[in-house]
Amino acid sequence: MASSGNGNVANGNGTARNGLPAIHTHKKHVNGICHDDSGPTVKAKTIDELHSLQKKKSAPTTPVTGSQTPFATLSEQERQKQQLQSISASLASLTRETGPKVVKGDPAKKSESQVHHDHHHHHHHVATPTIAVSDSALKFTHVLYNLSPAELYEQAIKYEKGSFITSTGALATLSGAKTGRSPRDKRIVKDDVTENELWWGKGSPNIEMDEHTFMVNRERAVDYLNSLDKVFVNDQFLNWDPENKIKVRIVSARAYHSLFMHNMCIRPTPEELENFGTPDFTIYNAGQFPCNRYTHYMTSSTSIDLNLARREMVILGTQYAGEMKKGLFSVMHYLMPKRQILSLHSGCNMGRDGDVALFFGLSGTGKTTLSTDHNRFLIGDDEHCWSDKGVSNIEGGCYAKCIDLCQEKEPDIWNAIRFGTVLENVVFDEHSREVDYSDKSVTENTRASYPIEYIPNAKLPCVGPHPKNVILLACDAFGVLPPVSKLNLAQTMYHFISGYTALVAGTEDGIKEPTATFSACFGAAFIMLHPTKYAAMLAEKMEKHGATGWLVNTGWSGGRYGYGSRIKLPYTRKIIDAIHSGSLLNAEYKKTEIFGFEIPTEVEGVPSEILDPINTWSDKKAYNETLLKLAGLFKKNFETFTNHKIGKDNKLTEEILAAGPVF
Ligand SMILES: Nc1ncnc2c1ncn2[C@@H]1O[C@H](COP(=O)(O)OP(=O)(O)OP(=O)(O)O)[C@@H](O)[C@H]1O
Ligand SMILES: O=C([O-])CC(=O)C(=O)O
Ligand SMILES: [Ca+2]
Ligand SMILES: [Mn+2]
Repeated sequence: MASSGNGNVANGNGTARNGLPAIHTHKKHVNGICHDDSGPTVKAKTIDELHSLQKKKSAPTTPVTGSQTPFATLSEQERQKQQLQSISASLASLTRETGPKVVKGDPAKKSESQVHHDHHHHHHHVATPTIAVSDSALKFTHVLYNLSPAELYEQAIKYEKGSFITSTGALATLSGAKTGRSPRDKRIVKDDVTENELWWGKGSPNIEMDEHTFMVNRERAVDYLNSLDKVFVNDQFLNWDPENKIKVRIVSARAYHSLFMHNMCIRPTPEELENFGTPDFTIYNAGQFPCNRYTHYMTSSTSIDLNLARREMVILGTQYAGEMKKGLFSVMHYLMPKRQILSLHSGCNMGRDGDVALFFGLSGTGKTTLSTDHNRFLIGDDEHCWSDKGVSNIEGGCYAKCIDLCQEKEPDIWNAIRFGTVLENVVFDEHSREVDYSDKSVTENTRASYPIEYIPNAKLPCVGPHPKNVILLACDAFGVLPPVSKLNLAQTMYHFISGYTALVAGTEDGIKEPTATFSACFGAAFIMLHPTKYAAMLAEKMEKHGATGWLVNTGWSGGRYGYGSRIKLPYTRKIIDAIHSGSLLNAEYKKTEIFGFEIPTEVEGVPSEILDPINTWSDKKAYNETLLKLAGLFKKNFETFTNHKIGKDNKLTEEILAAGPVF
């Protein structure tokens, strides 16, 4: 322990430094020297030595001894060198000959990172090999490689304005000017292959760019990253299915981004990291740096560019971390269907009996809220694969909306917001650091990103058997969709392809018209192939495994937005419980007009009168008009799909077309 320095600094001859006589205490005197023996002293002679004692060197991840021969394993030094070579290759400019000089470690810690320059060895320091060849700069790019959450907290707090520790230990951050994704700035390289494979044109999220422009932006991002003192590099995995795991590398400039991806991707074990090798896909996140609007195709300062042939993604002009997560999801929407695996924008959980449910829905409809269920095992909240073996989560974490988050209604998400969790754009008390989840001052899209194991009943590894229930979520601000409907296969496909929800844009300045959103496969922003490709796969899998489809309205009841109110979360949970338990499957049903939904007459724990929405509207005429209006919007939206065949069997296509609203 350091001395508190209040007057007992003796110089050995009984006189304090300032010349005044030393104050004599009752302590023992040996040879006239006053010893402060109130506790054991440290085993260090200098402050620097003391500091060097504080941090224990992490053990090398491969035991040097063991059954393997010394020739089979690389030396620690050789392994580090290869890792740096791989990172240097990632960061290499493609217009110059060699990669930049990279060195591992924090540039702030000069004594550690530059140890390779001097020839004497510090006793507990493993000399860091460097890559000698470089023409890009004389400086080093310091690489902060797979840092731990604690290290990333320190980096964020020290160097990134707007980073704070909240009262529960989460890292509060700001994502800058962008607090949501920028779908209109997402571009895909159109080449000979993708031209034929991908979905282009009307309704498609894939805005084209050419290879050359991609390279211009890539170079811009790489040069920006190399101009920095340090970059963060994460090597991680996607997909819990061991046979279809994808290795991803994320190069970023902010600790916030590195911690976000640490949480969202699958974290490698030390052994897996050691054998990582070269990544299958690399993200260059230069979000603080804008794209150049003189560059061809650029329509704003933001560009998110995907090159499937190069297996690379470049981010310029947005720091919103969700771009990385959803960019990789797009990649999975391309890679997985090639392997006959269906990628899904859905949450997923499993009951004690192994019954799996998928929760589809657009942003804000309840995937995270409803898949996080205290009575069930969470497989994942947002991105999944459905293969011949069953379901697997693509990610290693969850990304929950936190606007109006309430401990009582969503206890598991509330409790997950602790040390290690990234809290984006929330407002907190400047002294207590208590978060006010109702505050929308920065944005309505406040988010928490946490590792999936922060949810107590997460299913690890995040895989499960074939789904029994497929629940389509819609937040219907028109208030005309029933709280729950049982769907036949054709209806499930119709609503999956439609991908409907209706949210209200601004809740602040008075009542606004709800606007219908149709997003194919409940995630048009992320799909790569034509929607009918995914729909055909879903139909085939649901049929084969006997899954039942449901449509659940998590939106308005008792009138449209401004008149009625959002269906209470406890009621929606009761409905979901009844689906899981199987009790709803055998309930009594009646068929609705127009949409032809099968709606139950009773659900345990839910007032029966709300099950048919007409009962909750006082103005029946207004109800019928609104219902017809919505049905018309569905019809109009579906026109673009009428000419597409689904699957080998044309019969299903006709059935699907007939499964929409009839009026
Ligand atoms: N009846 C209800 N059912 C579900 N969610 C509700 C209900 N009423 C209110 N909510 C709120 O709606 C929001 C649902 O958001 P959630 O995070 O689950 O969206 P998501 O589908 O996961 O979207 P994203 O893909 O953007 O992550 C939560 O804030 C939740 O508290
Ligand atoms: O990607 C995001 O920003 C959040 C999300 O899950 C979605 O919009 O579906
Ligand atoms: Ca979510
Ligand atoms: Mn999502």
